[in-house]
Amino acid sequence: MTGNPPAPPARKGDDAAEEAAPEASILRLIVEYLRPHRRPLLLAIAFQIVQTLASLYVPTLNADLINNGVASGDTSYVLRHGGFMLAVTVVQLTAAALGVYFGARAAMGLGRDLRADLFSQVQRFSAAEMERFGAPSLITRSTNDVTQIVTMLTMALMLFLTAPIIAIGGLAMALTLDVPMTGVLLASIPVISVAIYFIVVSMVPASRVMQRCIDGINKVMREHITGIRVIRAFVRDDHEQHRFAEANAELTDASLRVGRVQAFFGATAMVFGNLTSIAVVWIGAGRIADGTMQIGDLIAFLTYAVLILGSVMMSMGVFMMAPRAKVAAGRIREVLDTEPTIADPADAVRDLPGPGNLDLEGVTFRYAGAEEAVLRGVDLVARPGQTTAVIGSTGAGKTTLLNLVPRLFDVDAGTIRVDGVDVRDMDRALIARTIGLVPQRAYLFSGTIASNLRYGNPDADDDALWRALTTAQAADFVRAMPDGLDTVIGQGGSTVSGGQRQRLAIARTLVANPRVYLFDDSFSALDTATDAALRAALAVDIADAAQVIVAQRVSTIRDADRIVVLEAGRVVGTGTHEELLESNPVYAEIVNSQLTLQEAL
Ligand SMILES: Nc1ncnc2c1ncn2[C@@H]1O[C@H](COP(=O)(O)OP(=O)(O)OP(=O)(O)O)[C@@H](O)[C@H]1O
Repeated sequence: MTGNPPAPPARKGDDAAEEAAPEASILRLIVEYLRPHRRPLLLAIAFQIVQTLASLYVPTLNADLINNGVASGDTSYVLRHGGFMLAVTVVQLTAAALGVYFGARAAMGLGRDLRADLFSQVQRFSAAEMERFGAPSLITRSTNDVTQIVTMLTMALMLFLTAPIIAIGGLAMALTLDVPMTGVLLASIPVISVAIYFIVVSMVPASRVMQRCIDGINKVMREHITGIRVIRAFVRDDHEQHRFAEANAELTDASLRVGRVQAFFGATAMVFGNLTSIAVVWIGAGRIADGTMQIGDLIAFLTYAVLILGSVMMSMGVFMMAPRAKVAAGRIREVLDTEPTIADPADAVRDLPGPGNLDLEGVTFRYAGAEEAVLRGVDLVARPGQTTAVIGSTGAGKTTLLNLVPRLFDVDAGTIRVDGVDVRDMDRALIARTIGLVPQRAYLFSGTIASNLRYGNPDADDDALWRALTTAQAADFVRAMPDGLDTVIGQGGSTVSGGQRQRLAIARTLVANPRVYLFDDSFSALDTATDAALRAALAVDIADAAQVIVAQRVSTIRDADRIVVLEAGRVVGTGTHEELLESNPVYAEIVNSQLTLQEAL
């Protein structure tokens, strides 16, 4: 039950991930996702058939009107026949509008379901999958790629029945009017089809490049927006502008390449279409002159020619979109088919009877794609009512160690147990209830302070929020805010200071009331006095919980019940401040670098 699924392939940059995107059958994806939208789909098809049959009928009616009414000056025939023709046209237009409406409903429904499934799937992803795809690509796949498929489907629904009916029905009608002239029409269709084929063949690789370029633009844009302050501070606007211009130019080039192919072969098809019309008029004019054809029939024939060639060209539009949609389908399938490396076990433990004893034994972990393990055989215990501190130089593996506890990643070897139960056997909801991780970089969501504080416990009342804020030393500044708990904060907590954000993140975890608290350098942005006050308040407020504190400052952890010294992924000492100071040179060096001798003793 605790076996690890195979590690996902390493992320070698977006390009490599993109090249690896599998080809997916767009048809299978569409069939699967259109199933729940059968009703609008069938209505769309029915209305399209009605409108197509009506559009095939109108030219014949028109020919009769000209031959029997206009040519002979029979006004009453013109009025009677014209009225009927008008009624058929109204039916045609109404059916066309309804066909487009229901087709769009089915396609939009498919788009909505695809986006929803992508969203749910990404929510199941562990940190490893998030790193593999990258946020910009996941955003493009959920928006742009879905739009590609919806747009193509909307067009295809309009054409996939109408085009063949018009082509076959139109040719049959044309044959009844004039056989040799229909031959001219038939001859031009293969030429146009060859042009379409070249467009489609050249579009597949170009589409892949285009989607990757859009990912690239999103990536630069996202970094630019999130890192705007750093960019300003280092006056790197020009550099960023240059990066964006490069990504933008790459997309423009790719789009132009696609555009050139489309323009060349599209124009070729158009030329042949027009040459066909000219040939028809040429031959038809001769026939009218020698009296073997009526003028109404020529006009009807021309209308059929335009209808047939128009439907072939419109189909070309769908064919041109198909390669991009195919690439998009592949990218979407890749996300949907990715099994999260961390999933709930089948018979997960849903409740823990114990008080929150945390035991890490022989924990070893290597990041996917990395050569060396960042943690090797780490042991750590945290007990209710006690504080366990982890200290070590930067890059020692402290954050990684804490992230393993709530299963942001899974250990490669060793075990992590809470009250004797392996975290890999626990239900995710139980993990969330039991373990409260306050990350190094606290993230707040757009909304109010209250909505953020209630994130892990939606039922908490205002008193609970204020209690948590008081413990987290955040009550004063929240009270001073214009709307108190209802003060709106920007996405990512952009409208509060770093220290305020850290304290709000601590308060959010306190509101969730877990049994084990993991503070990952969560006091680093606080001044020493606030840091001390916060820890004193925590000692009273969460006296029964187990606390693990990662800190850089010795003053933050010197009173801990147990201090674990981590060095290059290994535990090099465990004990109290006094014990370690005496016996552990690594710890003594860290202490000496921060405290005066007197403070240390
Ligand atoms: N997502 C990742 N993929 C690959 N390597 C990573 C990843 N995150 C961290 N590392 C590497 O793992 C090692 C340990 O990183 P970690 O963040 O756990 O250290 P830390 O002790 O918390 O450092 P600090 O005190 O600076 O926060 C580092 O060498 C880092 O480069």
